[in-house]
Amino acid sequence: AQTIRFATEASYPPFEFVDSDNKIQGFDVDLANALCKEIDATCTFTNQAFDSLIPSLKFRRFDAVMAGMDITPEREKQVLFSKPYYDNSALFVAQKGKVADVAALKGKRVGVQNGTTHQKYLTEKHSEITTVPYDSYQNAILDLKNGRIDAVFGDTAVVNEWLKQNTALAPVGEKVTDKAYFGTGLGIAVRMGNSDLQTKFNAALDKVKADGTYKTIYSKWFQQ
Ligand SMILES: NC(=[NH2+])NCCC[C@H](N)C(=O)O
Repeated sequence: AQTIRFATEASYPPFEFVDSDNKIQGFDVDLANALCKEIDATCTFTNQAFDSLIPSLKFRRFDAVMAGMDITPEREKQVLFSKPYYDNSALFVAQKGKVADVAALKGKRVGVQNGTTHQKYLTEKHSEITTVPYDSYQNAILDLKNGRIDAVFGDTAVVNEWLKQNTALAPVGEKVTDKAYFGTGLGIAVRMGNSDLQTKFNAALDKVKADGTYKTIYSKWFQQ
């Protein structure tokens, strides 16, 4: 059977995280494994920095990237994406009672992960906010709890996970869904020209959506 080498950045639960046995887990991993079963492939997962995922894919160190990655026009110039497998939006989170709304973030420091759509959106659309780049969202949340930054901006499902783990945090404002920045959903990236693998992923996605597998995996990782 074919081997498909996936790369991800595993500090992003519930999409991907490293569990206490040092295994990469999460919605993306479960879905990837279901797709690989359909394709009859063996799949491996490697954890590395988010902003190095697309360069490594182009460099042929991996075959696919699945990392809660938004399908954006800018990335589509560099890689091929599967059809969307998850509808996405973004949300600010701060210490409870500290930030009333997004307007109140003017002049404040907001943490984002390097290379993300959140970073691009903040720097381009909110120049009144100081964007603080992090290698991982875990470190951004630590700094938020310590008061070194005022808010963090991430994917809604991930923010919801942080809220579950940290009762001292609260969401700020409404969900952000600007398609120009956050694209059309999350996708699996493959190399430009690898339409063979893209087609396989798309067919497998149709299959797991039709037979209920997708729904089972979805309910396991996301609160309804
Ligand atoms: N595994 C991760 N750290 N993913 C971060 C993804 C952030 C955002 N959805 C993007 O596509 O840029």
